[in-house]
Amino acid sequence: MKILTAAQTRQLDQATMQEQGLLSTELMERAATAFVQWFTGRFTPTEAGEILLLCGPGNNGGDGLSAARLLQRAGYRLRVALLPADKQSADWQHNRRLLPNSVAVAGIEPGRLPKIAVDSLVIDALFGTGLSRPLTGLAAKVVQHLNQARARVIAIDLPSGLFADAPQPANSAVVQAQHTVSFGLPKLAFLLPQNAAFVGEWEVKDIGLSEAFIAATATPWHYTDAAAVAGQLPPRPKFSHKGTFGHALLLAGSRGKMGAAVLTAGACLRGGVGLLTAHIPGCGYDIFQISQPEAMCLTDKQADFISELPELQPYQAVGIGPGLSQDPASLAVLRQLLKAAAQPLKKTGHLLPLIIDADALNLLSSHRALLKQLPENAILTPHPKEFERLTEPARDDYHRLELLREFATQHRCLVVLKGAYTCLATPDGALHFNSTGNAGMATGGSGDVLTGVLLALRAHAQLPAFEAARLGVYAHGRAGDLAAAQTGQAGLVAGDIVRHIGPALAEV
Ligand SMILES: NC(=O)C1=CN([C@@H]2O[C@H](COP(=O)(O)OP(=O)(O)OC[C@H]3O[C@@H](n4cnc5c(N)ncnc54)[C@H](OP(=O)(O)O)[C@@H]3O)[C@@H](O)[C@H]2O)[C@H](O)CC1
Ligand SMILES: [K+]
Repeated sequence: MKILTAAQTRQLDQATMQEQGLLSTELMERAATAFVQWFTGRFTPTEAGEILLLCGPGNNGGDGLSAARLLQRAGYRLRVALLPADKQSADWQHNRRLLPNSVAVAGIEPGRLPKIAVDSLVIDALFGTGLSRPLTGLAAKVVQHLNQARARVIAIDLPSGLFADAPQPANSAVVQAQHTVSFGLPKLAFLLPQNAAFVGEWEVKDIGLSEAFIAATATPWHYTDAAAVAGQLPPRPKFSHKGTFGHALLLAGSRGKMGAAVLTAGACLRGGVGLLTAHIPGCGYDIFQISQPEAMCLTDKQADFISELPELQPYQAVGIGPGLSQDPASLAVLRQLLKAAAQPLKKTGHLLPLIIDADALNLLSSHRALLKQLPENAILTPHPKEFERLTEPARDDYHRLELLREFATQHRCLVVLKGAYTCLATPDGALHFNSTGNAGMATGGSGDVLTGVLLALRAHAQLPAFEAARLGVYAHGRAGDLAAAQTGQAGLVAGDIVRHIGPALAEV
């Protein structure tokens, strides 16, 4: 699914009306109907009590007025508070005229802000994608008044005061909604941690916007939903054998961190790899062989960390980093690996696919000259702190996305920035936000599991780097969701994610 800017969203409205021969009021009615369907599915008239609708002067306010009429007809009690403005949009005026007199309407005045009881329901239809500057004056005052009231706030399309696609200055007035019900496509703002307190839980309702316009519109931002990865996992042909699905090499583990190697290996096996060999320090031999009997195991001459790079010829993909340690000997292994991976494989003529995680990333940050040696399409899987060590501290989440795009394009690699909406950056400058996963996955070892899944998918000759990375990230999150359905989020551990990778991949 694409994510568009606010300006592109306005063009999308126009294109939809032209394509479908719709009046703008008809499109507004679709939006209001979608909102009301969501609302009535959530709250009965009794639960809702007297709803306050805060209404701005543009089409977001127009959506609100239309929704007020539909809600009243469905038996809800409402009062509407209008933000004064020099002019209101034509569709606003149309819906104002249609609002029955039985709905109480009052203008907001500086000295007379609407009364808002604790826990009462408020619908925020002040501003949406047409916000052109931060809120000031009376609008800002209304928003602050609302945020202080501790009401249950539901925003139409966007929490008012929030830009859809850009940061707002610090301390701007922005509505803190519990729910945001948006139309058509997700907004970039929904996916960034800094906006979580404003957006709350969000949903996007389909209002039949022009598919042709969306397909023809260029954007760097994408949202990976089930449809994006459907059918992407290559089938397992009847006459396949373990060689068909690749042989992966994992370089992981050190004293006290053998669990990372075990989890990564487990995830790689559940990710469908044909064969897995792990190269681990001597101290981990029993631990690893007992916990992962399906994998083969090479032990390093060092007991506590890895100091040797095995012969790479048998492998179709290499993963390095989980639990690795940052010992200089392990740095030397990383150097050798990058050097070896710079030459195309004799068998296929392709570069050896690499997955680089955890301590291998930290080694890259402390030896940045090595970044120049990353083979094209290597996959790096940093969390935000690891990413900032590779680049620079980000001013905010939008700046971090800029840094992410720059990094992936400059180094011709794929970067999986882990988080609530894990963001995959590709060498062509695209950013793909993942839709699966939950806060239960913020637990030790979860990242190791991701590396294992990615390693399995990269070892598979039929999956190009981008498709493998996007599918791996999606399946990892989905496995976490399936696991959390059984364990609850608090009870979730990384091993639970491993156990659900099979079912998650089977779904796609
Ligand atoms: N496809 C869809 O998603 C549909 C969306 N709909 C709804 O329409 C809004 C967008 O409506 P629009 O009229 O473009 O914009 P807003 O309602 O958000 O606000 C525009 C008015 O607000 C003024 N404005 C802007 N910023 C400020 C500010 N900081 N302070 C005060 N006033 C402000 C603006 O005035 P200008 O001076 O900037 O011209 C306008 O008067 C979208 O979010 C959906 O809710 C459609 O209903 C259907 C399809
Ligand atoms: K709004």
